[in-house]
Amino acid sequence: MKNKNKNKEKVKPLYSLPSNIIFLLQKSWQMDKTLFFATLIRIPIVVLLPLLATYLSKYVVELVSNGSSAGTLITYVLCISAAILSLHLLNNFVSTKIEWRAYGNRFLYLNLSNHKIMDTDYDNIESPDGQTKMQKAINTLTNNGGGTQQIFSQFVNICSNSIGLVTYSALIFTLSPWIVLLLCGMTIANYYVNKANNYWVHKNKDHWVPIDRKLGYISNKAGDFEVAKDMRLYGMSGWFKNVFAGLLADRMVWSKKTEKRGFAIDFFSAVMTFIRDGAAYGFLIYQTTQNGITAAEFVLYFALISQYSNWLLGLIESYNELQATSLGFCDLREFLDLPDHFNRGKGAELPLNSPEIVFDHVSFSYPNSENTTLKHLNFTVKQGEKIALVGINGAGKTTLVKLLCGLYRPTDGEIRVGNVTIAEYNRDEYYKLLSVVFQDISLMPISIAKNIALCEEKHIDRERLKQVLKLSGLYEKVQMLPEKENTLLLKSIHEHATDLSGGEKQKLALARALYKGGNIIILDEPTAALDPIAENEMYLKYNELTSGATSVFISHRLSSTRFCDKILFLEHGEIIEEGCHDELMKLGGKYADMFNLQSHYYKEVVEV
Ligand SMILES: Nc1ncnc2c1ncn2[C@@H]1O[C@H](COP(=O)(O)OP(=O)(O)OP(=O)(O)O)[C@@H](O)[C@H]1O
Repeated sequence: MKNKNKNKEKVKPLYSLPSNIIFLLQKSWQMDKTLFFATLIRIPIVVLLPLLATYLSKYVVELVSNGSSAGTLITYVLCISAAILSLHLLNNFVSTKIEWRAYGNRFLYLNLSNHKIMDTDYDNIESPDGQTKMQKAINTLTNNGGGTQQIFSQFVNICSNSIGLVTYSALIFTLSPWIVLLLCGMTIANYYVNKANNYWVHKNKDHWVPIDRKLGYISNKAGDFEVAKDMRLYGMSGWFKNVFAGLLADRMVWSKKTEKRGFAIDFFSAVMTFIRDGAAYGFLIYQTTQNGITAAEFVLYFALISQYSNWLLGLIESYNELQATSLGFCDLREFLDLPDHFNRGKGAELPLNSPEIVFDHVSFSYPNSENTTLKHLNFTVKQGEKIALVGINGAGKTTLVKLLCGLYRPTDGEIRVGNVTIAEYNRDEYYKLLSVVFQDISLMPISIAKNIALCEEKHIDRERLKQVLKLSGLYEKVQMLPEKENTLLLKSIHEHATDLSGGEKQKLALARALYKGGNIIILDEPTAALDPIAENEMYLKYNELTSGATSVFISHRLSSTRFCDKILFLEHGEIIEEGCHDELMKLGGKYADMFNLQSHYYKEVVEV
């Protein structure tokens, strides 16, 4: 019983229709004043146009019935026709302006949302929930008929229909208040049916948006050049096809449900219109025969009643459309308003030199996860110290680094860098402290130099670039390219570009981190794709690479940990061993076991 009630519970939108309209008007006032004024100007034009035409017919009949001269008739018709024509031209001009400006307006919102996607706290968009919110916001923006574009004409429609309805109600009221009541009563029934459907769509959107997201993922991956090799060699295409077909079938179930509801509602609306118009016209005919209203009045009321239906239906339709758009807008605003927790305002002073890092009873669980990934971590990395993080897959090494980078906040405890909790730094300033190489490297379709310096061509420090290319071991390769460091990357985008191998990409990522010159260097398996010679060179140069910075080095190759001052051995999110290589070997614990296991094969080769 309880569950039944729960299912019936309406998912109330976070923002009301008036709040969304105010938001829209404020934004369009800030972003495009022409669009704002054009929208307002069009409202009276849309009301005046049919009203003028109605009165033109009425007066023509009246003048003819009164036996007015042809001259008077022609002058009268010409004047009103000229006014109608001018209004038509103005209406076309303004509506075209609104159409194009609203199209541009959509891109302004797209820009806002892209900015949010790129800037918001990492944990806001990494979780499936965050991804769904982001997808819903993007849906509102990418659909041509979608909210940010259509809402201007819908706003004109709802205002003009409301004004038209009030004006026409007042005019018809003079004939009979009952007709007005009848027309209104039928309309209210129609309105509630449509409203229920809009809410049904909003409430159930969460069923199909994740399916759409997965369909999008499968389509993107199917055409992704990076997946093309595995796709062929491991026969993954069958799996892709099956998953796609399954998802599509699930999606079609919801599409069919939506379509059926739409059809039922259209049918109901048509029946209502038929009954309402029939009754109204019957009444008008009765008035003509029994109460003797004049021909001019008949023409006037006939036109008013037939247009009254348009205003009324227009009002319902524009209200429902506006409400549906407003619900889409809720998705966009919900995403834009996602709270960011990292400090964006004035932050603590950044340390000038390599800082000390303290993890003080830090625990962490990923959002919506029941597992504690990091448990009560307590350690200090002194100024300029080099530590290595070691442990089996899934021990929590990358998660620890993500916390240090401020991509996630600890669930418990605090992380201090240079004696200040990292949350107290301004986020963007804090990022300046960090030079990080993650396992997944993102290259852009720009030159190698720009990929490393990540700034405008003219601001690149060429000497520094050369230095980091040499340190990262990429210099010789770059020298062999036709345009050296100015060679473009990504063949899939530029015809004359070059592609780098896995190891070369890793070197480029290292060069990027070194060029940035942060006082904290974090390298997450930076040698995983390097050949033994390149790896050895990197170990030899490690001191030079980190040049006094406090550094964190993650690697599964335990030989690399020898040149670190301290090793933290993680297991299931806990530090179970801590010390330098010799100390841990002497301890004879898990680190020593793992080291001996790895060196076993090398020893065997030497012994043979
Ligand atoms: N976004 C996430 N949401 C939920 N759990 C996650 C997420 N990312 C990682 N995990 C889980 O956290 C645990 C630690 O992952 P982490 O990537 O930190 O391990 P790791 O020690 O770096 O592993 P590896 O050596 O394989 O790189 C794993 O069990 C993983 O499944």
